[in-house]
Amino acid sequence: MTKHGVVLGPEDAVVAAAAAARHFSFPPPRKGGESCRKLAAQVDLGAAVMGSWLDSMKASSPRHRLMAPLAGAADAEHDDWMERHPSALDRFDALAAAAKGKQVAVFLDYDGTLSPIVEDPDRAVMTDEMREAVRGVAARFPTAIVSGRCCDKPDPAAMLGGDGDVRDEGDDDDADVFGFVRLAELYYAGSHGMDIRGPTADPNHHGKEAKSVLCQPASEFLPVIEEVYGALVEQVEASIPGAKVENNKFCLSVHFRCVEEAAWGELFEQVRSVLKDYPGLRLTQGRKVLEVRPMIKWDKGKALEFLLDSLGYAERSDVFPIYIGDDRTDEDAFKVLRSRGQGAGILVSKFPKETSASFSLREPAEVRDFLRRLVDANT
Ligand SMILES: O=P(O)(O)OC[C@H]1O[C@H](O[C@H]2O[C@H](CO)[C@@H](O)[C@H](O)[C@H]2O)[C@H](O)[C@@H](O)[C@@H]1O
Repeated sequence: MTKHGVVLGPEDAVVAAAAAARHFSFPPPRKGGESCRKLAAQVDLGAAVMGSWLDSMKASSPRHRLMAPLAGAADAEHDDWMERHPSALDRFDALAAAAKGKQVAVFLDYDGTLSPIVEDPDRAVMTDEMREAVRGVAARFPTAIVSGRCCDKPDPAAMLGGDGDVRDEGDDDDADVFGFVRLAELYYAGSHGMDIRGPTADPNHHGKEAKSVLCQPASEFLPVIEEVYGALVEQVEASIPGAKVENNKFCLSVHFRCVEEAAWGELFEQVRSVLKDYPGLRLTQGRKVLEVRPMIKWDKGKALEFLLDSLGYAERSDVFPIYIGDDRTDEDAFKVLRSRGQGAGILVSKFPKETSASFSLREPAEVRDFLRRLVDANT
């Protein structure tokens, strides 16, 4: 097995493997999905109706326990969904067969994918086992973290240790994604893809020269984001107990995970009132978080395309990108894979959700197991 190359076989191995798997085609079919939870991906603030936002905010908190009479229906919905989005672990052999002969590249969301969702965003650490799995994958394939969090602090190279790790856990600045992952050999696309950095360790790792900033399409918005951050801290964080505003450099997160549900409407109104003076910004929604972003045509899907281009894979048909994510914002990347007809999108979710991903994994522990299998299959 060569570094970053998959040892590959004939294309028909894909067909054979897929045919052998019961109920399985590659990628799995998309049908119906009427009963799935609807994901309103982005809402234009100008057209925002308070009621629909509140509904959407509540929908971002799936009910974990169902009343007994509803449990049967939920099981049927879940089974149907799993047929359309089978477990990437159960279908690993078919996936590996589909990737055979192709250049694999791996794209990983952070929160809810590499780390479990926790109440305090500053404490969303990933385990050492997960870090080792990601390190193993990155030693074999170009690997990127694609996150809503800010990328890193200004000069990560200055903080590098001998093994390419950066910083110790517990440092004050760990809330950025680089501080959590601490692997300098990866690509990072922070701020929902608006801050793309190349590896800062092992310059020859992907046959590319190490670079720091590769793409920052929203840099002109920095002053306005700073200004709005100040206003949101002053108005929302100060007046609504539990609200937390996070500065992700090119975008902002207004967290309501720790806010009483009765105050969600007020929180939304306050955010909207701050944003009404900034027509260049838009509001989207993630997992118990409102995201303030520049009104530009850029998202995680664009970041994925940019990274594939940067890696020299734009025109190649023998590329197999694997994208793993749990959030609404990851849907833009899943859609890119669908439209390219390449690779595999894997949604991390225990619950049926409308998604453009082809496969599913239930939780970060399964993501770790999947990454380990990827490493083992290419060792
Ligand atoms: O694209 P991602 O890497 O998934 O980042 C999306 C947002 O993730 C973080 O918030 C989420 O995780 C927190 C920690 O588990 C949780 O408390 C919060 O409710 C979630 O929304 C991060 O704090 C945000 O800045 C990211 O935009």
